[in-house]
Amino acid sequence: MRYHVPSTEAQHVPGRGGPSSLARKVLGRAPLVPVDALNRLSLVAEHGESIGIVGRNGSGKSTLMRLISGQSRPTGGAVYASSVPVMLGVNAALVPELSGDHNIVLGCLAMGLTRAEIDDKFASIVDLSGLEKAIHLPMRSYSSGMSSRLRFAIAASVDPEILLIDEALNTGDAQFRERSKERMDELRAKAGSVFLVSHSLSTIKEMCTRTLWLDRGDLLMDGDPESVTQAYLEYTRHLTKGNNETAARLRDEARGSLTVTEVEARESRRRRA
Ligand SMILES: Nc1ncnc2c1ncn2[C@@H]1O[C@H](COP(=O)(O)OP(=O)(O)OP(=O)(O)O)[C@@H](O)[C@H]1O
Repeated sequence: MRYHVPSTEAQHVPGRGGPSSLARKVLGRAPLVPVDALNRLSLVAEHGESIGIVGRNGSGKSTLMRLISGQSRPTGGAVYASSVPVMLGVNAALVPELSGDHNIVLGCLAMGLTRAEIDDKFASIVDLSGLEKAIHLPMRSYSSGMSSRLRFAIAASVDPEILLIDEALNTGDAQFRERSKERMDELRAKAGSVFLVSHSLSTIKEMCTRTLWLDRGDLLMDGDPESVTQAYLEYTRHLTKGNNETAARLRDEARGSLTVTEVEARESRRRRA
């Protein structure tokens, strides 16, 4: 996955020319440079799996989530899903001035639920959010953890077959983590798949059945949460200590032992008459 972003550094580098580069020069805008957020990777997520994604800042975790959810289109390749993946992030639809309960209705409508379905699920959403009386207060008065809980409760109410969660659970307290874990277990039990991006390795170990480690856009490891988080932790510890050679060796070892799953699009067997 490659983004193109304006770079002030590149302003001094001679460009490749062309009309768009000339136009940018005339308009005084910085030239665009490519950023490779995610390199070629291929994987299959099975029903019932809860897949954690770990990696340093800028390693491509959110980009992978945006690709799976359809918010971004891959530069090359494709994402195949058995149903529409739902990203936990009804954020855009929520209004800070409205109370939590009104935002539940708004968020659920934005996700395509009918009024009858919302009425049906309303109590369980309030319950999962754990907001109790605060549900009647405007969302702008919530702490970031309270807002995250409400967002999680709304998003998790649609029973999506494929649920994507980006860091949302980290702000919750211990009680909420317990509740959200229960809900994620329920989703998995309903044969759903969950993708969870988190910097909290304990959250990943608690909630996931499988873990991916991304680094600088490369998939380095894909395996059980215990061994993947352990390897990632060791790698970051060496980096922090400035043992760059050891860190690089660990990175190479991890990448070298990765079993790559090749996914190929099936050719249509239909023939034209
Ligand atoms: N919308 C965007 N436009 C341009 N570049 C982007 C965009 N989003 C991400 N990038 C770049 O892609 C790379 C991967 O970013 P991404 O947000 O996927 O990382 P991440 O692993 O989720 O990081 P973090 O842990 O900090 O959230 C980074 O180099 C980032 O600068």
